[in-house]
Amino acid sequence: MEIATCSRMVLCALRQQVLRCSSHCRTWARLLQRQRSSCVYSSIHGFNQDEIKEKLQAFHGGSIDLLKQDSGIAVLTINNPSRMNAFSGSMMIDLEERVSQLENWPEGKGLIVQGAAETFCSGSDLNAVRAISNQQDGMKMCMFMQNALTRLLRLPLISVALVEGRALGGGAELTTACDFRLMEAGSVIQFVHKHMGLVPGWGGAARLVHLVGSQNALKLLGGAVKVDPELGVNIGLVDGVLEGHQKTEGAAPLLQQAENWLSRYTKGPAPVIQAVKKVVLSGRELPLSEALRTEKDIFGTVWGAPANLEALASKSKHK
Ligand SMILES: CCC(=O)SCCNC(=O)CCNC(=O)[C@H](O)C(C)(C)COP(=O)(O)OP(=O)(O)OC[C@H]1O[C@@H](n2cnc3c(N)ncnc32)[C@H](O)[C@@H]1OP(=O)(O)O
Repeated sequence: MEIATCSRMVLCALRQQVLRCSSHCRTWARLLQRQRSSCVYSSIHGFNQDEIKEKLQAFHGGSIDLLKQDSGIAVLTINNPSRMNAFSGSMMIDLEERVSQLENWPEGKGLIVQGAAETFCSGSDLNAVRAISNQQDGMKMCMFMQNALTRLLRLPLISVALVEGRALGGGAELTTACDFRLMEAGSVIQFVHKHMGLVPGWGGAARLVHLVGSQNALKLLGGAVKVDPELGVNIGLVDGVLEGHQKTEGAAPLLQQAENWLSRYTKGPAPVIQAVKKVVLSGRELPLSEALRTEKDIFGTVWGAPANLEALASKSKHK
């Protein structure tokens, strides 16, 4: 082969390699951008994620487990039963990683957040809280958890917190980072922060005001009120009450009941369900003009897409 031909082939291969790399880089940049835009704090707010991760890692125990199912419904389990599912530092890191996995799940439609061993979550691990009770570390942990829970709420999945037993302190805050809350009969959600000389810091107060209004939020936080399912439904915090399967003979396991409840909203193709969540999210979070423009963009992703064309071809009637 001539030297000129050979060098042309090498150059061509190199160019293709560069193009492949830059396309990868663009994809990564888009992913990073998407992840960053879901966060509340970044380096411009003096937040250094790696630094706080290193601190949190020292307080280990328990795990956050993720099960992605073929149905498109994932189950996220807060798993630290010997401490009533309190959040250790390593579990906070786990949570952030599981949220990243869910952000990159094109087939996903729904998410159930539950606690292990028949209780939801007793908030942050008091041993870790004592060890990082200085102001600086407290602020960093607060920013880390606000980022993780904001990203959880902004997932393009319809999410539900399945509350069994107790959801206390940070556990109560976690329930507000889901789209819906289901409570087992006999369970309790309680913002106990005031009793700990605290206020919510994982974004739970801001989300609670959106969910139940400022009057009710003030009552729940100011009185550290024990919210049972009846009160939860009355004030609009809770979307459904499930039968305790251990107390009610013949009742389905709680997780099954929660999946059945959620499935009415996750029926259909993933891109459509994700688009539904995104338009609601933009309406919830953005000023009207911006929400309208975002809605137009999201509409553009489903208009003329396979599910839309299939529905048009089938001449469906909505009786
Ligand atoms: C973001 C701000 C926050 O989240 S501040 C944290 C707010 N949470 C709390 O203060 C919860 C304190 N814990 C309690 O009130 C009780 O332990 C509750 C959850 C009601 C359970 O009571 P009870 O059924 O009698 O069990 P118990 O007290 O014997 O607990 C079993 C073991 O679990 C532990 N545990 C419980 N909660 C936490 C926690 N948040 N952090 C660390 N450990 C916790 C208990 O200490 C107890 O452990 P052990 O068996 O004594 O070794």
